[in-house]
Amino acid sequence: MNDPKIIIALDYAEAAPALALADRLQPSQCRLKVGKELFTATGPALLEQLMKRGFEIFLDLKFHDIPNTTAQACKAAASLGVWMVNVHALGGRKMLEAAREAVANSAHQPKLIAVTMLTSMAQEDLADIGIAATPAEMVLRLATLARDSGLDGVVCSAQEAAMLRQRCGSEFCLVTPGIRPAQASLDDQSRVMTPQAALQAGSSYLVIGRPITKAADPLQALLAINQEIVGARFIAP
Ligand SMILES: O=C(O)c1cc(=O)[nH]c(=O)n1[C@@H]1O[C@H](COP(=O)(O)O)[C@@H](O)[C@H]1O
Repeated sequence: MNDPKIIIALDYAEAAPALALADRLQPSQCRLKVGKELFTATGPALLEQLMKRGFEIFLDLKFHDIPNTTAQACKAAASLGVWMVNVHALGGRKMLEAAREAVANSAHQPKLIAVTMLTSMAQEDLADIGIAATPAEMVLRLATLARDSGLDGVVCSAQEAAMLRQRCGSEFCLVTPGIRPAQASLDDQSRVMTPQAALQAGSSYLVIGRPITKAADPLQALLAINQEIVGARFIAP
């Protein structure tokens, strides 16, 4: 089966623009991400409409709570039939293991991944919350915890992908937001990389929102990025 590398972040306030964009796209070109804003506004009904069109969905709700609450939320998310769900690795080992068990016991089992350190954050943001580690140290620590807790992979910046690909193995799923084509606006992202460089660094999937959704022609923007990454593969450092 074709395995599109781009996951478009449908960061919209309502269903209509999300469905209008989906209607211009093919499931062979990309997967779609529904996050907090759109899911809070529309609920599971929109997921059904997107899945009916053949798209695989990353439900990005970044659960972070006590183990039981997180596990029940993951169970509920799995029952929606989505392709991928996520939690925050900062919730700790017990929470990660509870989430993993909840997904493993579900009839439908989405990929379960953990957010390490948000791509909007830089060294000084870690200092603000009392963490003395560098972003690379922090991401490696949380990714190792996620892997040891049995998760399928992590969300990280592509700047950490090469390190994690070497330390966590070829099967570990590295989902990288903070992707910006050369010359594109960074918006609120901090740790960024271009699409091709991200795949060469070892990313499994690229999460891309505004560079596509805010483009004058989102379909053309997606096609241009897909063209740029044809044949791009991990290049071991
Ligand atoms: O979990 C995520 O998807 C995520 C994690 C992270 O560390 N950084 C990050 O930007 N994201 C999401 O990825 C998308 C990036 O969107 P753009 O910055 O518009 O490309 C947004 O929907 C974010 O919520």
